[in-house]
Amino acid sequence: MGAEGAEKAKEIGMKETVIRAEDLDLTFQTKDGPVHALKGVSLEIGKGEFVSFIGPSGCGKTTFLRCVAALEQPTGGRLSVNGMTPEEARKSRAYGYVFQAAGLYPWRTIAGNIKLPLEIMGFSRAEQDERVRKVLQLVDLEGFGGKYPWQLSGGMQQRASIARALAFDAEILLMDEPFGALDEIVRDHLNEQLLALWARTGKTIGFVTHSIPEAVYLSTKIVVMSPRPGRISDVIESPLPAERPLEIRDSPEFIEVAQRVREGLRAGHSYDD
Ligand SMILES: Nc1ncnc2c1ncn2[C@@H]1O[C@H](COP(=O)(O)OP(=O)(O)OP(=O)(O)O)[C@@H](O)[C@H]1O
Repeated sequence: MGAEGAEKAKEIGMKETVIRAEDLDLTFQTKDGPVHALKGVSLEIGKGEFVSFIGPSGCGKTTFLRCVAALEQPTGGRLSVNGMTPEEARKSRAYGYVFQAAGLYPWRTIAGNIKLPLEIMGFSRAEQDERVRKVLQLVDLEGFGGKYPWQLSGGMQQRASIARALAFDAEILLMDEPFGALDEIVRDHLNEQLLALWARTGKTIGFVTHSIPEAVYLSTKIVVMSPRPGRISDVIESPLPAERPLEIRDSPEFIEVAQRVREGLRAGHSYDD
């Protein structure tokens, strides 16, 4: 959407589309034959939405995120990010990416890890320091910049990796199962913190998870996917309020959405293979 279109969208209360996929296909050619990772995936993600992707292993969640990040090339359909091709969006630093494992360099301090992309992008020393300070504050890790990754717990390392993705202030944050390896208590805490961070920054977030409660708790929109080939089986607009204490998980509205996700997963799953 151009500047004029964006203005008009704002006027009539519409969300500006940030990610648009139309009939997206991706087939990997492997030595065992083709693997249809994505088939006919169409989806719109508006500015400031928190969109979770949930589905069984191998349904193409990561592949979709990687297409948005221009790390994979779709074999069919159209995909735009901020009105550009994914490749152009990557060059304009439209997104930060948080991987399943924190992926911090052990020989660099936390601040050093966060600075790495900033160094590559050529930010001045002073600007790097200022950004590190700001993002460490955003993820509640003030005072830990001088520590090495091994001196931090798993949850703190994952927060540091979120800080690194936030450091160049991209409008979109792509997160691939960032809390999958953490225990439930830590995960609950990080979910709360992530929601607070999202509310504070207004970022658009694409978030891959295997957990129904996590998807329902975090999202404004839940995309349920099914495997072989990877398709969207349901898109749920969350009726939950923006303000979400953890106890909301016991509310009838929450349970109802979780139930619909579960049904979507069941409907899309073939138990024969
Ligand atoms: N580079 C690749 N070459 C060949 N096949 C691939 C490649 N990347 C992914 N696949 C296949 O594409 C399908 C989708 O994979 P993807 O990693 O996107 O699934 P996922 O839903 O993210 O799974 P998980 O929940 O286990 O992370 C799988 O069958 C996977 O084996």
